[in-house]
Amino acid sequence: MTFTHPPKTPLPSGYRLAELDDVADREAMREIDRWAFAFDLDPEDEPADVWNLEPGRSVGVWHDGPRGTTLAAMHSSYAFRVQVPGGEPLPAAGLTWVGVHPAHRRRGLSRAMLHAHLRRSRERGEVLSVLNAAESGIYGRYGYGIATHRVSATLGRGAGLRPVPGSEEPVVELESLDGPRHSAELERVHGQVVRPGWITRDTDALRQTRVLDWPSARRGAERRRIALVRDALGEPRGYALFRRKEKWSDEGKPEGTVQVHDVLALDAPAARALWAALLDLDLMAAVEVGNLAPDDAVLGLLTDVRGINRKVHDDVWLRILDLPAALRARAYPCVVDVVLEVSDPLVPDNAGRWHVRGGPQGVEVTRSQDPAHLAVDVSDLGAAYLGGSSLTALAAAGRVTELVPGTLVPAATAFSWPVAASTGWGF
Ligand SMILES: CC(=O)SCCNC(=O)CCNC(=O)[C@H](O)C(C)(C)COP(=O)(O)OP(=O)(O)OC[C@H]1O[C@@H](n2cnc3c(N)ncnc32)[C@H](O)[C@@H]1OP(=O)(O)O
Repeated sequence: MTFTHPPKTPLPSGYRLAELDDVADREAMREIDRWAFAFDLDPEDEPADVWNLEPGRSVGVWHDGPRGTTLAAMHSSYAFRVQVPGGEPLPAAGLTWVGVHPAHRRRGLSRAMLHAHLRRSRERGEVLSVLNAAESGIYGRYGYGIATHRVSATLGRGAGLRPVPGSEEPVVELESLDGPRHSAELERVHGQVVRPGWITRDTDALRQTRVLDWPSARRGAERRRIALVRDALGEPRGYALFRRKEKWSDEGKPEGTVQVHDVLALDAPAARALWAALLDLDLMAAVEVGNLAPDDAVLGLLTDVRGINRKVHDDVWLRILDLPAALRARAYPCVVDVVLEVSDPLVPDNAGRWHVRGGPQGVEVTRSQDPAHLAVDVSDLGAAYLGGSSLTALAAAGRVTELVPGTLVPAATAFSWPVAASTGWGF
């Protein structure tokens, strides 16, 4: 099937859109990335670098100028599978590396690339597209909404944890991170998480990227360490990747920080054992973590929640590419019977009136002539899709309109999910 929407977007004269060759164009792609994101690879980082883009999924804009042809912009995507509430993981295009050389910005290059991305992803049969946004103002116009959140927190050394039966059993191993050795165990734990928005890392390159230890990223801290929790049978049940950074006060008191990059536990005893270890490292005054799920176990383990400084951030933005397939693929915790009036200027196949009817055993999603109960833009439906934002909260902000009184709360209940949506890693 070839999709005609979004339509091909005209570029200014001298620019043309083309698929990029993963090998021949690699250096030009790296150069765009460096220009767009304002960084340079430190020579000491070069040996650690891993190319994790997937062949056939990068598209750029070439510019024919007075000094020849140069790459002016690029983007790529990963072939992800994203967990949806109660269902099988869905094929999703993980948009990444969207970059325009500063000399070519604000000429519509990014818009042309995003339209191509939506068209190509739909042609590949991808039902969703997901991304981490560099800035929050960019992607709403393309139909993306904030679908998962992450929590950052600072916990004081020795913060009290509630007792959990069985938490004396797991063993916490503290080691220097050894990518090749630890990667498989990390993925074994990561792959067992059942949570809307969770994305498995299905290529070796993505798995390797997660355990990279960029020398330049240490900034005076130690190399990356791992705390690996094993149960009585030796099975990994949780892990934290972290570094410690030493600091001493003028009075000579230790004020070091534990910087946790990734932390995950599969059950309560493992979570308690892991956090007890992280919160009791000598010479450290605080533990900083940046990517907790909004309902992470540590928030319930703390005896004093006021002891932490916590912030909620947008994490993954989601775009529904194939509305009936997406709505059929997720589970609903109760009966649902709602007619949605969906606006989607870029993908008219999604737009219009849809009747979602069924319950926990499955739903039918059909075109409807009946009066609509709720009106919603596809970006806000994307925000609600994983249960990470409620339809009631979106309605309170004027983003969902209740056209028939009394229909909002039942629909919001059906679109909710008991486990918070979270992705847990950036891509
Ligand atoms: C998933 C990811 O990879 S996120 C990474 C995004 N990349 C970056 O932030 C790197 C630095 N920035 C860039 O490379 C570029 O400036 C981009 C990609 C953000 C924008 O590219 P451009 O080619 O300049 O955008 P383009 O000219 O197509 O603009 C399209 C629309 O987006 C708007 N826009 C562009 N950049 C931004 C921004 N940073 N914030 C809000 N709106 C923006 C434009 O105003 C325009 O709006 P309109 O629809 O009302 O006309």
